[in-house]
Amino acid sequence: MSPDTTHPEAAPLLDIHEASVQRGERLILDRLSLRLAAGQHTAILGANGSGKSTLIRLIARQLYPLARKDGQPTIKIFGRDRWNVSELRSLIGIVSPVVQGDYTSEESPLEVFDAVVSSFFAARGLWVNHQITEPMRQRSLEALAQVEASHLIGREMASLSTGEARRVLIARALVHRPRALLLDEPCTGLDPASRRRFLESLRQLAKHSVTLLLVTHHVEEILPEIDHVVLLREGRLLRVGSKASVLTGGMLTDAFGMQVHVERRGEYYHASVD
Ligand SMILES: Nc1ncnc2c1ncn2[C@@H]1O[C@H](COP(=O)(O)OP(=O)(O)OP(=O)(O)O)[C@@H](O)[C@H]1O
Repeated sequence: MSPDTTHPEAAPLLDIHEASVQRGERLILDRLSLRLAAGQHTAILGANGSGKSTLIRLIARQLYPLARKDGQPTIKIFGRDRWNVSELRSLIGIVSPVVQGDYTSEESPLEVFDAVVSSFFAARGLWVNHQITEPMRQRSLEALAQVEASHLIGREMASLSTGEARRVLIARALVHRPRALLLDEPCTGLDPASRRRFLESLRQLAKHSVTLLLVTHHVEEILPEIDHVVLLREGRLLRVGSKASVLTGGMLTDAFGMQVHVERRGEYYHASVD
């Protein structure tokens, strides 16, 4: 445990101070500083290669930043710089295409309810030593209902559509009642109607106690409930601020390196290129 004893309820969700990440010879995150308040729904937006996945891996403790010269911690989550990974997972649920690929693999079949309830054991699926209690069973059923995936119980993960499997994995993350959900490209592989339905169900989550961190390169996926946008370019922070201040043609043109036009359509924003 870190000497920092800030109470997690009061501390920012994320506090990154001058994080640099190097892979091989390349600096792929360059002294990035970012502070997100607890409860602040946020979209992290940037072009391919801008550093979004690297940032997620940093938050998920799958990558470590270069040590700072002053020896101070570079990244604090809910006020702490040291976390046991499974404890962290119960506070921030992470759903990404990589996680989805693992859970839908045909080589290792997994039934939907087992995929969700096994989250209590930080395992992929159930083993003989896992004793499911009634509260675990109830919570798993509730989480599946929350993402409208109860009807999928009994199906193999590998047989689900992309959108169905993603809902199940969100339910798996929700069983712990996490304070935040980090969703990496959550609409990948969804057709326009499925995407809209999926976004609407994310809105329900955003309205009910889970802070959303949505990582995307599509402006159209930024939910009305998200009003804070982090714009990345080439491993650096280009801009952070309200949706109205960041989602402008000028800003996105800078971020994507091509003329981008932005317009508001109802509660969503829409971007197009020439
Ligand atoms: N293991 C690695 N070795 C060298 N370079 C890497 C490595 N991983 C990522 N990079 C580089 O770091 C940069 C940022 O990559 P990252 O995957 O974080 O971007 P991204 O914004 O998530 O991109 P995308 O939208 O395409 O998923 C890219 O230029 C990428 O080529």
